[in-house]
Amino acid sequence: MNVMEASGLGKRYGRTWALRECTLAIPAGYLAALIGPNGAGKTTLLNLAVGLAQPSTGAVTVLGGRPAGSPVALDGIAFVAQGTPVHKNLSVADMLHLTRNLNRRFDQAYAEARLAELDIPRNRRAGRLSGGQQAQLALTLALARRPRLLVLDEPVAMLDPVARHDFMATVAAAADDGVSVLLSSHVLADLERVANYLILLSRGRVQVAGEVDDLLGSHRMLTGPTGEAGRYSERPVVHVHRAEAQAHLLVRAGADDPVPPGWQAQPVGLEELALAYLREPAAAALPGLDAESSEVAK
Ligand SMILES: Nc1ncnc2c1ncn2[C@@H]1O[C@H](COP(=O)(O)OP(=O)(O)OP(=O)(O)O)[C@@H](O)[C@H]1O
Repeated sequence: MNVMEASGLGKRYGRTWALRECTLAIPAGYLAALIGPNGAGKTTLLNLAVGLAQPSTGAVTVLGGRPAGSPVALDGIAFVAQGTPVHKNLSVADMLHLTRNLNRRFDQAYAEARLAELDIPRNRRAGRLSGGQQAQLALTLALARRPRLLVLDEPVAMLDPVARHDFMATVAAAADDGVSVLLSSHVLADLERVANYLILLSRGRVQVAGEVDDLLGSHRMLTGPTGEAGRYSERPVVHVHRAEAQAHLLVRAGADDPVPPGWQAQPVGLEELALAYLREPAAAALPGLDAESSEVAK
C-alpha cells in the first residue's frame, strides 16, 4: 500500500509552476523526509496531499488510492502545517476539547498522558507556551487523532536543538508504532537519524526519491588526487568537491564497483548525499532511472 501516490502532479500559481510533473509513490510504513531548497515546492506538494490545494495537472491519492481531500482520506491523515500553529488565546485544555469535538476519533487518554509527560500545564494559554511546547502540543493533538499518515510541514524550523531533538523523538516513536510519516525539513542532521525514505524536490520537480538504504547503498564518496578528478568516468558523478590536494567525488556506485588506483571509496550518509544533489539540481536519482542513462552533473 502506498500512503501517497502522485502522477503527473502539477500546481501552477499564475505563471509560476510551484510543482511540475511530480510522479511519486511513497510506500506505507516509512518516515519519509521531504527536502529541497526554499521555493522548491515542498509546501505545495504537502498541501496537495492533504487536500488543501487542488492540482493544476495530474492527480494525487493517499492511503491506498483515496483521492486527496476526500472525507475518507482526511479521516486517516493528521496534518501539522508550517510553524506548528496553535490557537494562541485558547488554553491547552480548550484546545484539547476543541480538537476532540472536531474529530470523529480522538484518544483523550493519550493526549492527557503525553501532555503530563511533557510538563505542559493544561490551564496555560497556548500562546504563552514556549515554541517547543507549542510544537509538542500541535504534534500531540495530531497523534491523538490516531492517524495512519502524519504529515508535518517544517515542524522544527523555529525550535532550539533540544526541543528539536525531543520533537523528532516523538515523531520517530510514532513511526515505530506504525504511523507513516511525511515530513518536510531543512534540518538534514535531524533527518539523518530518523528518516528511512527520502524525497528531494528541486525547482518544482522530484530530483531524488527512494528508500534511504537503497540510496546510500548506491552512492559512494571517492577521494583522490585533485589533478585526476576530471578523468574519472567509470560511474556517473553527482558532485565534485575540489580541495587543493584532494578531490571528493560523490558517485553513483555500489560497494562492489571498482575503485581507480590511488583513490579511496567511502560510504555516504544521508546529509552528504542530500547536499551533493542539492548542489547539483540537474542530477537525479529516481526509481526506474538507470544510473547510466540518468542525467548527472559533469
Ligand atoms: N499561493 C501562492 N501564490 C503564488 N505563488 C505561490 C503560492 N504558493 C507557493 N507559490 C510559489 O510556488 C513555489 C513553491 O513554493 P512552496 O511554498 O511550495 O516551496 P517550499 O519548498 O515549501 O519552500 P520553503 O522551503 O521556503 O517553505 C515558490 O516559487 C512560491 O513562491
